[in-house]
Amino acid sequence: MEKFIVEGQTRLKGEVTISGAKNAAVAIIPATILAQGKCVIENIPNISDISILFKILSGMGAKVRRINKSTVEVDTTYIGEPVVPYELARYMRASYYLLGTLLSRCNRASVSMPGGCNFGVRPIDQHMKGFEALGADVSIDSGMINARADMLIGAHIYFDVVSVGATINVMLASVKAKGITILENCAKEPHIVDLANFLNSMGADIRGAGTDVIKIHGVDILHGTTYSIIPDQIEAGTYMVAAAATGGDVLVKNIIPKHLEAITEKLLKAGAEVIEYDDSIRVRRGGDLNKINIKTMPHPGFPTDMQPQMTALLSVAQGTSIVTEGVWDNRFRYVDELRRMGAHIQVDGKVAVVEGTESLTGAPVKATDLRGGAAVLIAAIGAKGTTEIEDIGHIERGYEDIVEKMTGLGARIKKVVIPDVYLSSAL
Ligand SMILES: CC(=O)N[C@H]1[C@@H](OP(=O)(O)OP(=O)(O)OC[C@H]2O[C@@H](n3ccc(=O)[nH]c3=O)[C@H](O)[C@@H]2O)O[C@H](CO)[C@@H](O)[C@@H]1O
Ligand SMILES: C=C(OP(=O)(O)O)C(=O)O
Repeated sequence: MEKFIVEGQTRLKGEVTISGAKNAAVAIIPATILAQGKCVIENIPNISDISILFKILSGMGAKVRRINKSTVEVDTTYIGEPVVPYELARYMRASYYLLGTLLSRCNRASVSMPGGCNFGVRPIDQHMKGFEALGADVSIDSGMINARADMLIGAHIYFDVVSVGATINVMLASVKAKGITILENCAKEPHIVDLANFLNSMGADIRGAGTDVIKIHGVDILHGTTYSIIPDQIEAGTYMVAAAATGGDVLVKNIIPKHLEAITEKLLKAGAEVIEYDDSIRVRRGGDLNKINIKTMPHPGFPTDMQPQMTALLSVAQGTSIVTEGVWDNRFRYVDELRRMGAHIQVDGKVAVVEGTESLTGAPVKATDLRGGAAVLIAAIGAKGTTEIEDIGHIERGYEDIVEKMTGLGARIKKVVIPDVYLSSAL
């Protein structure tokens, strides 16, 4: 096992280049199963969620060939048993996208209940409702989700809640269904648009992605394609917040400023300077940080995946900020770690009251989940003294080369192996 050792009191300065979007890539890679032919996918982030997906695809018979660090060719001409076992699915939430794609390709699929960050219950009833409306029988048995259909037939589906996962999964299942599918009350995140663009580049007929209503004319065949994934909005936001939180000056490159508007607006209110260019954004802060209130919501609202990082920033702002989590029941587990570093935060259900303090101090902490891990890392870079962060596997699930990128901006972070002696004596 490894941990990060972070020497604090650094103001991040310099330039950082953003990788491809995890949450788009985890949908696009399973979608290659729908192609007749090879897909070349560019701008794939080199993170553990992606290597697990490739392991799952290879295990089913696909040929996966890395062309360079961020480009991979996937040939799904042969796919064997459409089964994704617990041993692989449990590491990530997005393994459930294989249900939609395998159901479309093989008329049946069995995928273990997914993993991913623990924010309380992560239901899949809307995915199941969508598959059933397309004509599938869906059941959950011994931890496996099983779906089967003689033929998928287009349908009119109204989602009861705005769900990124259900919008994507049902889009994947319906793209080759017979006739027209209309999805209403859809999620509108940039990665949903990216998946639709990818599928359309394979010959699909999907309109309206990025709005509440998506209309899909089923097609018989999807061909291979070459496609470049959009930049990661959350990775970009994380470096923007890190720059502002540490009183730094960072140019965040290879981004789409439109995707970052909700984050930019909050950083400006908090007292940072944000300058937008065509495909980069500069964030710097000289003066104090001000209190602000945040409520996370589906896109174009403030993203839930930026809530922990922003809370880390607000713990060193002047005054009391209110952070409300509007998507998940329990996304404040990381707060205990910030408290160890001296943050004054009270959590009541889905609301955190953050009373800013002048500075945080280093402490032994852990990454409770992906973005919670990013939050403690941001806090550690600005804090007085040394912070040791354990369970960094959560962070590496979603941030490519985070040590290299942060140290490139001046952070002092070392990744070290935790000696076995500590682990065995703790047992
Ligand atoms: C809308 C939203 O912001 N979604 C976030 C959600 O996506 P993710 O796809 O993981 O989750 P969903 O968008 O599906 O879930 C949003 C909400 O809908 C509920 N739900 C979901 C599916 C379902 O079948 N039934 C149901 O009730 C969930 O409990 C949750 O409260 O977490 C990801 C990881 O943090 C983020 O990248 C996404 O931005
Ligand atoms: C929590 C996240 O991912 P996942 O839904 O894959 O767990 C995230 O991207 O912040």
